[in-house]
Order: sequence, then structure tokens, then C-alpha cells
Amino acid sequence: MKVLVLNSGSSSIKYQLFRSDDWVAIAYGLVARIGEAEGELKLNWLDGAHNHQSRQETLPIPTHQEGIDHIVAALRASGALADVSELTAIGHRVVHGGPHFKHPVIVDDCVQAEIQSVVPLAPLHNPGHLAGIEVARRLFPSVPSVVVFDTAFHQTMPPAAYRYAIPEFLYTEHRIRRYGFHGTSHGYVASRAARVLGKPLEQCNLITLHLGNGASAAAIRGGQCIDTSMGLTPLEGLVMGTRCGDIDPAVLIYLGKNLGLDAEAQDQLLNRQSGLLGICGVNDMREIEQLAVEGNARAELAIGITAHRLKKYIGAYYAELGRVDAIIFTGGIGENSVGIRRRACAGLERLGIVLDEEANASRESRGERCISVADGEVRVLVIPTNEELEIARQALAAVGG
Ligand SMILES: Nc1ncnc2c1ncn2[C@@H]1O[C@H](COP(=O)(O)OP(=O)(O)O)[C@@H](O)[C@H]1O
Ligand SMILES: CC(=O)OP(=O)(O)O
Ligand SMILES: [Mg+2]
Repeated sequence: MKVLVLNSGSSSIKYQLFRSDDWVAIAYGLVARIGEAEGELKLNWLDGAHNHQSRQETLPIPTHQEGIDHIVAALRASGALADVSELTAIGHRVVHGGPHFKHPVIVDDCVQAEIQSVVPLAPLHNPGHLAGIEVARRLFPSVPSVVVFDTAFHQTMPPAAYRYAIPEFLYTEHRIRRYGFHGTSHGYVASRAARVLGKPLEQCNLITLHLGNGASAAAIRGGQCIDTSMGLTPLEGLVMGTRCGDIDPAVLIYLGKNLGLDAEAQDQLLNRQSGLLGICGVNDMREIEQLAVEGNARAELAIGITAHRLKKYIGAYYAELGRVDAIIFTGGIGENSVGIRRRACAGLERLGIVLDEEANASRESRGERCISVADGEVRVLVIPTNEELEIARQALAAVGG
């Protein structure tokens, strides 16, 4: 049997198809630029002889419905999915689950309404997820759709970590609190780290750093999340591709009073025009690192602010945990950027965090690896994340597989 995972965004749908007996990804790809004049369909799959094949097409994809239609047609044509009846479940990534969801759930109208109700709290993410869920339920009524929430892993945080120091009614009546995101990734890399460390997850104290386009840190004690850097929305915390992360909230008051920016304009400014893009005009870390090598001062500053913020969170979470077994880097930047890892860990020797420069810089291994010195008190690990695999497993478990 097979499990299809959809990570449906506002204008794109990433997908992966897993065989559930051995969890091999037999196909994966992307539908991009939904609603634009020229859309894009990408499919990679394993053929009958286990050779990798790929196909790419440019075509108009006006809606999410057509996007999912194209995905299913391409999966069928490739032979990866002979028939929809082979699907045991469809797993959907949902960034914001609000205050109630602690576990994955099979979608029904109530669940969909609850996800809809928190759209204002994840404006970049939840609307696209809902579009994907609606279409999947309509097109495949016989296959259960399971939602796996980014927020679920963080539900173990204590009130001291998740409450903000603002009037109580904002929490009780308006659900304003820290939720945290990327939980599927933090949870996945934490369990992989426990295997590398050779002890049960329940005995591991970890700091996990998910550094992709969105970026967040989590403090994990005994396998459970006790704090995380993202807040009510995925805007708080670390510096991101286009999001500012932590700032003085009075910046918003200033923007409103002195620049006349309304809420919509403030949202655009801090969610889409800030972060790396705002500092140096580019939001892709690989390009920024190249620009910095060429002497671009704004690119160098963008890297400097990013690493400074990371170090601050490592220190804060070290203090919260008291004892740390490992720091884990993951996500596109965490897995690939030698420089960000080096700068985030520099000067932390007194905390027992000492990188092995050669291991950190080695491009030989792309997989799970240790990049700290052999006798380091705190292990520093690079662990590639696999949110889709984790979603597929959790979706199968939710349908009783
Ligand atoms: N070799 C590399 N060196 C530095 N940064 C990289 C490298 N490869 C990817 N990245 C960065 O990773 C980020 C994207 O991370 P990713 O986890 O793929 O994002 P998403 O959150 O969209 O899944 C981009 O900033 C990209 O530049
Ligand atoms: C929650 C979040 O920021 O997700 P992403 O990194 O996919 O944007
Ligand atoms: Mg990602």
C-alpha cells in the first residue's frame, strides 16, 4: 500500500509518494506557479528496474484542483501509482493547528473548520493547505486525508514558555500564545539524533535548529519540546528568508504612527520583505554567501545578523536545558551552510560546543553526521530533515495502519 503526502502552499504543491512497507519514496515532485500564466509540473520516480526517472512540463495550472489532477495523472502515467485504490491515506502538512490539536487527525468538516479558523495566524501557509485538503477530499472521497500539524510537537511546552507577558484576556479570549512551528521536522531530527547518540529519546536533551526558508529553534528535554523560537505565527525568532524574526514590537507602533502603515502593509513588510531579503536584497543563503565572498557588505551583514541570532538562541536554550547532549542543524541552510554552522557555534567552547573544522567543512557526506570534536561534551550533528516521511508515517498510524 502507499501513502501520498501533500505540502500544499499558496501557489505550489510539493508531494511525495511512499511505499508503506519499506518507506521508500517511489515518486516525488512539485507543482509550482499555480494561477500564473505558466505553471510547472515536476515528477521524479523510480521505475520498475529501480532507476531514477524524471520529467518536467510547463503548462497552465489555474487552480489547486488542476494541480492535484496533474499530480495524480503524472503518478499514474509513470506507473508509480497504478490506481488511487492503492492509497491507504493522504497526509497533509498543516502549519498551524491552533490550540487544540496535539496529534494528527483524519480530516472531517469540523477539523477543516478549525484549520480555517486559524488562517489569520498563519497567513502564508494555512490557506494553501486548506485548498489542498478540500481538493483531496473531493477527488478521493474513499481515501482518508490526515492532517499533520507543525504545531503539534510543541504542545508539551510549559505555560512559562508559551505565554506572553500581555493581558490575560488576550490568551483566554483570543488564543494569543506561542504555538511554535516546524514541529514535524524538530521531532523527526530529534528521534534520529537519539539513534546517533545511542540512547533513548526520553533521555536526550537537544537543541534543534531547523534553518530553511522559514527557520526555528527548539529546546527539547527528555525528548519533549520545552521551548521554541516561533510564536503566535511563524514570524517570531530567527532571521529567515523574508521574515524578520525577533524585533521590538514597538517597531509596529512606530510604523503605524509615523509611516502610516496599516496592518496589511505591516504584514507584508515583516513577513515578505524583511529577513535576509530586507537586509541585503536576496533571500537565498547560497547566493548571499557567494556575494559575501565577493565582498558585498550587505550580504556579509545578513550572514552576521543570522549567525548572531542563532548563537543567542543556542545560549538561551542551553540555559533552559542545563545539560545538552547535542545541537542539531537541519533544513537547507542547516544541512549545507558550513559558514553559518561555524559562526553560530564560534566562541562556545566554554559550553562544551567545539566544532571539528574539517568535519564541518567536508562535502563528502550529505547524510547524518557528527561535526564536533571527538571529545566534545556537546555533540553537534547535521541531520537532514524529512518532514514528508514523518508525515507519511504519522498519517498511516492515524488511519490504524
Ligand atoms: N549549499 C548551500 N549552501 C548554503 N545554503 C544553502 C545551500 N543549499 C541550500 N541552501 C539554502 O537553504 C534555504 C532553503 O532551505 P529549504 O529547507 O530547502 O527551504 P524550505 O523551507 O522552502 O523547505 C535557502 O536559503 C538556500 O539558499
Ligand atoms: C512554518 C514555516 O515557516 O514553514 P516554512 O519553513 O515551510 O515556510
Ligand atoms: Mg522545508
